[in-house]
Amino acid sequence: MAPACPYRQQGRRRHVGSGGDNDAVHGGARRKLLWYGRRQRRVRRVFPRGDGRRSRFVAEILVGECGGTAAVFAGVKSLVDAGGGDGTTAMAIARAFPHVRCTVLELPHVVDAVAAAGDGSSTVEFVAGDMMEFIPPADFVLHNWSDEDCVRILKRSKESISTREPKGKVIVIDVVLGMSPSKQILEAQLSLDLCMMVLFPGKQRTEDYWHKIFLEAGFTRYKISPALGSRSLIEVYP
Ligand SMILES: C[S@@+](CC[C@H](N)C(=O)[O-])C[C@H]1O[C@@H](n2cnc3c(N)ncnc32)[C@H](O)[C@@H]1O
Repeated sequence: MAPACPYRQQGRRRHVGSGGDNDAVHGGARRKLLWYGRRQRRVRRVFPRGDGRRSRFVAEILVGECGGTAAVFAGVKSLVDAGGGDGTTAMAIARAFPHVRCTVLELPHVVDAVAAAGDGSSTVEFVAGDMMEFIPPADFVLHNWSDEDCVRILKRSKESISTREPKGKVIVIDVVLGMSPSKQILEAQLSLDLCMMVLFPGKQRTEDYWHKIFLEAGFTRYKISPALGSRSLIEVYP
C-alpha cells in the first residue's frame, strides 16, 4: 500500500525535502523524499490513463458542442497536442476532422506506457520529446505550468508554427477566470486554481493575465471562445 504523505499529515504538501527544522518535526528529509519518489512513480504509471478520462470529457465537448470548432480547425492541416497524455483529445479531433493530421508530443515514459497499453490509434502519431525544447504546431494545456514555463512553451510553439499564409496559430484549451457561464463553473475553476497551486507551480488565469503571457511570448493577438464548460478555447496568433 502507498505510504501516507508525511506532509499531508501536517497539512503541508508543497516543499518536499525543503530542509531546516521542519525535517526533524516531520520525520526527516529522507523519508519525505522516499515517499515523494514512490508517489511520483505511481503518478507516472497512472497519469496517462487518469488524465485521459478528463480529457475525453473535454474532447467530447470540443468536437461536439463547441459551435465555433469547425471554424477553428478549418484550414488546419496538422496539429500537435503537446503534453497530450494518452492522445484522447488528439484522437477526438482526428475523428471529427479527418483532414487534420494529429500528433501527440509526450514525455518518453508516457509514450512507452501508451504503446504498452496498446490502445493507441493509427489516426494519431505519438512522438517522444520535451516540449520545453521543441514543439511543432500545438494545442496544449498550460494551467499546470508556472508563468515562466508558459512563456517558454509558447515561445517554442511560436518558433514552429507556419509564418507563411495561411499562418499557423496556437490553440490553448484552458480556464479563463472571469469568463464563467455560471456560479458552479466559477467554483470549479477556483477549486482547480487551488489544486494547481498545491500540486504544481501553476494557477488559473484571468484574461488580463493571459494577455500579458501571450505578449511576453511574442504573440500579437488572441481570440477567446468560452464554450468548453469551465475551460475556454483560446486561439493565439503570431
Ligand atoms: C496536465 S497533463 C495534460 C494531458 C492532456 N493534454 C489533457 O488535457 O488531458 C500534462 C501532460 O504534459 C506532459 N508533459 C509534462 N512535461 C512535458 C514535457 N516537457 N514535454 C512533453 N510533455 C510533457 C505530461 O506527461 C502530461 O501528460
